[in-house]
Amino acid sequence: MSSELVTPNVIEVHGVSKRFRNCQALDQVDLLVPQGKVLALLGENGAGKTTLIRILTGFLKPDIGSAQLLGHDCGKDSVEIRRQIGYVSDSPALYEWMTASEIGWFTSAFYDDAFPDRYQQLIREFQVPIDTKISAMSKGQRAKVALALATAHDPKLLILDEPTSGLDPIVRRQFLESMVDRAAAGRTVLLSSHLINEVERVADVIAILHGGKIRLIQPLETLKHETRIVTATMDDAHVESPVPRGEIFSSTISGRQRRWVVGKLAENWRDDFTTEEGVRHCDAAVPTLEEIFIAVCGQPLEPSTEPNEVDEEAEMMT
Ligand SMILES: Nc1ncnc2c1ncn2[C@@H]1O[C@H](COP(=O)(O)OP(=O)(O)OP(=O)(O)O)[C@@H](O)[C@H]1O
Repeated sequence: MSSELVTPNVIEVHGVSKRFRNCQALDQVDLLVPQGKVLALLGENGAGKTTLIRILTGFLKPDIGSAQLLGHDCGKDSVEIRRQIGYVSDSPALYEWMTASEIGWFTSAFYDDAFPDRYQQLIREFQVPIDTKISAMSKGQRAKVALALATAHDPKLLILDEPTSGLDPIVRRQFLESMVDRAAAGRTVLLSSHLINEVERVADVIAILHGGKIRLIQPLETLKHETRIVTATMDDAHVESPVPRGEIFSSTISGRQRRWVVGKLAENWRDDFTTEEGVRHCDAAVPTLEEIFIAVCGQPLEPSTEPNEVDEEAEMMT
């Protein structure tokens, strides 16, 4: 019998769907994230990232499916979950009339004894003026206070919705690198971001949401190892070409040129091209994460004919 311990997943999402009137924001989403990983959740505007995060943090109920964080049901145990995790929303609400120092003192009442020292340390590192009222702070300074509040209790899971927007490049880098340290210390991070190049430096696992569906979820290393941009030049624009074996993320034809972004590309893919008449040249190159993202998100969606209406019932839960 194996003596290996099975680490439970910190995030477990099974078949979650959420509809807002005429908009299917999430469609049968499954997501399993083990402990000690940085998961980057990528997706274009309106892909469903915030909706998923709001379900995980208990602010929204899914129509169907189940979601658990740290073994707790996201709907039923949301108070316990919020105590155990750190969460920064895309527009954090802070008490405007308090100073950075006062808001830290106020929040420390909910957490362990180590919170105040860690908070003060983070505020110093971020160079936030401790006695300035939140209302008088810049956007970046407010973002730093929100981050310090979310991380000072050293949560097992940190959920960040666009955490670095508003931060200057130096703090952004410092902050993202601290995510790697957190993961190395066994903490888990879910990072939703549009800044793909930055995410690429810190993520262990990439999940791409597109039109409410998870289109891709893979360890970044595997993704880079197995995904290639395959190009082929044909003798003639009208000649049919073979298609590389693997998971086709995108396919482009321009005159005699063919281009595919292919996941899990078969090792011997060239065999199909070299034996085919009419193929003048073929090659494969390593794509950037941004190129993979654009290829995956370039897939057509089912058309939506009506504009979105705000679902007031869902809004009231927040
Ligand atoms: N309360 C709501 N009422 C109606 N529609 C909503 C509501 N919340 C979200 N939606 C719709 O659900 C879809 C997903 O929105 P969501 O905010 O989850 O996207 P996102 O990936 O976070 O986008 P962004 O990157 O722009 O923040 C969008 O089409 C949005 O218009």
